[in-house]
Amino acid sequence: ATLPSQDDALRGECVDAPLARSAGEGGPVSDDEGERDADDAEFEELLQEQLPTLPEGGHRVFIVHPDVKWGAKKQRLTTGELQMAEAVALVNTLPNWRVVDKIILSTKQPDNKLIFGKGNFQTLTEKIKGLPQITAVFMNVERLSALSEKEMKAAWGAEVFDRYTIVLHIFRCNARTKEAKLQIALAEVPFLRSRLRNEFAHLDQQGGGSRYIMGSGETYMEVQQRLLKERELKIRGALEKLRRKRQLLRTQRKRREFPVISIMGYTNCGKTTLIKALTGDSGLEPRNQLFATLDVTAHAGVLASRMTVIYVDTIGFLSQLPHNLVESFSATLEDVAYSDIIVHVRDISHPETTNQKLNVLNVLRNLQLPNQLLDSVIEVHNKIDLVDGFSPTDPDTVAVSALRGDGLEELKNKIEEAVLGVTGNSIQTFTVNLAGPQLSWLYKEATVQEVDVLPDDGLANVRVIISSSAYGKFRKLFQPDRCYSL
Ligand SMILES: Nc1nc2c(ncn2[C@@H]2O[C@H](COP(=O)(O)OP(=O)(O)OP(=O)(O)O)[C@@H](O)[C@H]2O)c(=O)[nH]1
Ligand SMILES: [Mg+2]
Repeated sequence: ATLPSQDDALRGECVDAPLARSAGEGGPVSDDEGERDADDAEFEELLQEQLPTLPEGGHRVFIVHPDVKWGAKKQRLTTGELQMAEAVALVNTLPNWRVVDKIILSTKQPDNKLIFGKGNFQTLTEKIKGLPQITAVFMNVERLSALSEKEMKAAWGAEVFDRYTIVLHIFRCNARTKEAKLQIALAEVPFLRSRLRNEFAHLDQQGGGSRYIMGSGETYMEVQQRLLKERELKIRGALEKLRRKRQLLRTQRKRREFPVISIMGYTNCGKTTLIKALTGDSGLEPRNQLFATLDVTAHAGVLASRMTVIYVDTIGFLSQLPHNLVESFSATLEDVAYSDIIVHVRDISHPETTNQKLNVLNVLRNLQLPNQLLDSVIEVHNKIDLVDGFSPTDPDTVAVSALRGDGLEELKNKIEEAVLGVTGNSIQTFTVNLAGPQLSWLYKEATVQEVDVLPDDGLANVRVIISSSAYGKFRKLFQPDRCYSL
């Protein structure tokens, strides 16, 4: 019998996930065109390894949010209720998962094996036991140790998930391209490793785990650990290959000289919707889900002066995103360093909008982007249609509704101004004699946007995007009698 591939498993679990689309005409300028090459066999082999699967019918979940009131782990600037709301949203993102009940419980010892003191843990156990329909408990902490998970599972008779495993499941459901799938496979390695440790502890109680496998000189545990290490190296190797391919695409894009604008922001703030509105790319699928977008995709759009720009859609951020996931996904954000401008989209209707902004700025700082790029950030306040009587407060930001289309022209103008600023280009209109060499010179040295032939005299108004040095040369060479800038 053949093992189900991860793809089969994904199709089974993620009932509402649309099938991966092909990048056809009008589609995204994708970094992963889905073309088959010699590496495909290798990728498929890696992704076919059997991974822990989710039950097809989903889970009925009880959410526990440990509220830390004192000490270093106390959450500032937010409340238990808001963090609980995010935990609920995370669970609801998973197809067929349902929140049955939830509780915010305070703890003074979040580092305890059982997260809570004896009394509160007892209360929690009684509560869970009183709800027999529950199949899983989501403990809203970044990462539970293998031992904690094991003891909680035994106490409650249900599966136990932490933020890491929940986010990992969501990522698995939403991954479309090879690169995203490989990144998830990589993020799963620590998970498999801790599962192995658990298994080993269990085997060892029966005296099995440390026995040598006949003739191999390796114990069962050593063999498993070696296989996992080999798997990790293979995944890293495959990702490196894809990265090199991406670098190639990047240089090709550079040669075409389209300015690149990275659209970034907290998950579900409306990045994909905004790009769809700015480009009219109908292939884009915004969804009311956390982490709907896992792949970096590029989409061409046109600004007011007919300048073509490339918008890059990126993975959304989440506060306290588990470390391993950050590490495996930061590669997808590498390209941001090569963009000309960053647009930071904020869901201004969200109760946590201020915290979300701080979180995004924090991640941006940690990505070690060039200072010039960090200074270029354009802040967009999205979803203004959801805020009653919205009135813009900050003149440096642009207020839009990506869904209704409000404010998009203003945003495009701001992007254009910023692009011209950082690239040192300007838009100029020259009146040239069509019989002379100017027009072909401009075609060679600048980007011609429009040629407007005047009715008489064989003249034309030519609008170009031109670098300051080319502009200087043009004036010197041809000394146009009339030229004006926009
Ligand atoms: N009312 C309203 N809803 C919006 C607006 N912009 C986006 N949305 C909704 O917000 C949800 C998330 O939108 P997406 O564009 O998928 O958000 P995203 O930032 O790409 O999310 P991730 O890819 O998951 O990080 C969708 O249900 C959109 O319809 C807006 O201006 N107004
Ligand atoms: Mg998106």
